[in-house]
Amino acid sequence: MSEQTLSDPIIQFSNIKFSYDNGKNLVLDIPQWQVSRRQHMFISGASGSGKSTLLNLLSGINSPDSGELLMLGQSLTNMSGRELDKFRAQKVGVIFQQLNLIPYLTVKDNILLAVYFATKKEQLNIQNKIESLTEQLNLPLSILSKQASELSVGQQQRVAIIRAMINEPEILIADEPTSALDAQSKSAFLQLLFELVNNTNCTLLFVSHDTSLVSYFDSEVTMSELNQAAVQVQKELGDVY
Ligand SMILES: Nc1ncnc2c1ncn2[C@@H]1O[C@H](COP(=O)(O)OP(=O)(O)OP(=O)(O)O)[C@@H](O)[C@H]1O
Repeated sequence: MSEQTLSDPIIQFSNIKFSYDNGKNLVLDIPQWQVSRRQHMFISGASGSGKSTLLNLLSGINSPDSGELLMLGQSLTNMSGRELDKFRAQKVGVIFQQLNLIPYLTVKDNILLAVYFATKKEQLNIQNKIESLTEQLNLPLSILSKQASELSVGQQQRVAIIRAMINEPEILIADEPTSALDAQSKSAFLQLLFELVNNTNCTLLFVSHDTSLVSYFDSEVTMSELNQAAVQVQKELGDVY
């Protein structure tokens, strides 16, 4: 395969289909989709239109039934399970709606777990890297030795950003990460997120129902534009939308 150049798309979907229940419930049917490097994309869509399922394909939780998914020019469909896990742990950072911090581990161990999945070994200068990100996110260093269960929601969200960014991913995926925040905290969260994403030239895909956030992003796509299966759901539900 030829080397990817900076102007090549970082994500490419061709004829991707994904269904639940052994093919009975087609949820994604995406003929074509491309995301450029360093794009900050806002993905919106009605409840049930497949947003989380789409992110799960990108983060490796699910694999497509058919079609081709290229990430950084590499075909994910041709990789073994182990190659895929490592590729994703190194290249893709994820912030989930529920944040998914392990409550009984310290903040530092929550972050180190992400490092371990990406490299399976200690990284040089990891302590410096963790401390630098902690400071960039305006958190005190003392938080690193606290248990995740002791943190406020706002602190947990910032730790979730650190964990997603610690391996310097090329793509950051965020699924409704601001849903539990008030307007002021939302704006502070997004400012910190964008500062970090811009400093590291990371591509950002951000899913939310909250269309008031769209002005932070340089591009937007709705699931009905992207996903033929979502168009079908909307037709069936008619006036609900
Ligand atoms: N694990 C699963 N097993 C079976 N069906 C599922 C599963 N997860 C989601 N679905 C179905 O797939 C469809 C899309 O769900 P998905 O969660 O991707 O939508 P969404 O756009 O993220 O919705 P929301 O905005 O409500 O979170 C829905 O009809 C849902 O019921």
